[in-house]
Amino acid sequence: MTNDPTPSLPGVPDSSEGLAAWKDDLLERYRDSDLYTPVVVAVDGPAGSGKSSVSRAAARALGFDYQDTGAAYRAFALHAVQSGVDLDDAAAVIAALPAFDYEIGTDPDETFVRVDGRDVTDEIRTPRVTSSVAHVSKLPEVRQHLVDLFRRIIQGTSKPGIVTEGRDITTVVAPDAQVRILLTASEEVRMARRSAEVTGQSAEETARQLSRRDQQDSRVVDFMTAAEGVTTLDSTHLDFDQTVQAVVELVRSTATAPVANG
Ligand SMILES: Nc1ncnc2c1ncn2[C@@H]1O[C@H](COP(=O)(O)OP(=O)(O)OP(=O)(O)O)[C@@H](O)[C@H]1O
Ligand SMILES: Nc1ccn([C@@H]2O[C@H](COP(=O)(O)O)[C@@H](O)[C@H]2O)c(=O)n1
Repeated sequence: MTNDPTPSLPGVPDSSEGLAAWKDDLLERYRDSDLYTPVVVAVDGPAGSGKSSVSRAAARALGFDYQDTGAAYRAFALHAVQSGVDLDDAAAVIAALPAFDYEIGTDPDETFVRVDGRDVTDEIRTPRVTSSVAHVSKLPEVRQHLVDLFRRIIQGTSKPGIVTEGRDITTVVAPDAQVRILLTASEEVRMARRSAEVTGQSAEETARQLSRRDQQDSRVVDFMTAAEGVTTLDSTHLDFDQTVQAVVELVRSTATAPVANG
């Protein structure tokens, strides 16, 4: 990181190849300067709205990092259970926080989740973990611990920007994010999308679980109403690619820092 906030800039080349290299060099210089402020994109929404898949794809298109904050709540619930904690014992759950050794891969093409160095990327998506997360995500002490972690990960990105998705990103984790989006869809469409990807249980059971989780989550965070300055993106009648493109265009039209033409 240089101390000179205004790096001297080379002359603009006249060839397209030279221009591409010049742009990359400029981005590197900018990234090394004290002026570097990555574009922060905050995405919230209810279960099955497409936050994770759309945010990851948009981050990939933009050349940004991607952070799935739900993975941390899931991983902590798994850590607590595997540590023998009674999830109904709030004090015991909170006491499990200091030993929670969590890592997440923020490259949208290489996402992973590790607890104590062990890969739990798939395990945190099991119905057993999904049904236990609310026990930990409702505790203010757990939320504050993880909010601090999410902010460190946002500040630590080396990419031109980072897309972070969850329930309280636009309101608590990153209320000053340059781009803030509430991604939603009708409950019927969200249930249908989730049912299309969940196997081993009926569509009715999947719908019940999704509705129950939204009810539990909405007692802790209001992620169904866009706060001031948050753009609502309703994907009920948009396909996946259209939704991703809508996010990318929102970032490109709003962000003030250089954004790659990915
Ligand atoms: N606009 C869309 N059109 C069609 N399918 C979509 C759209 N957006 C997302 N999907 C699909 O819906 C399913 C749920 O998406 P995703 O897991 O990203 O939702 P989510 O909001 O992260 O859910 P949760 O909060 O429960 O993790 C995925 O199979 C995804 O590919
Ligand atoms: N910012 C967040 C993100 C998630 N949660 C809780 O975690 C659960 C799992 O989240 P997914 O996005 O993986 O479905 C979710 O149901 C919430 O209970 C949260 O509280 N805040």
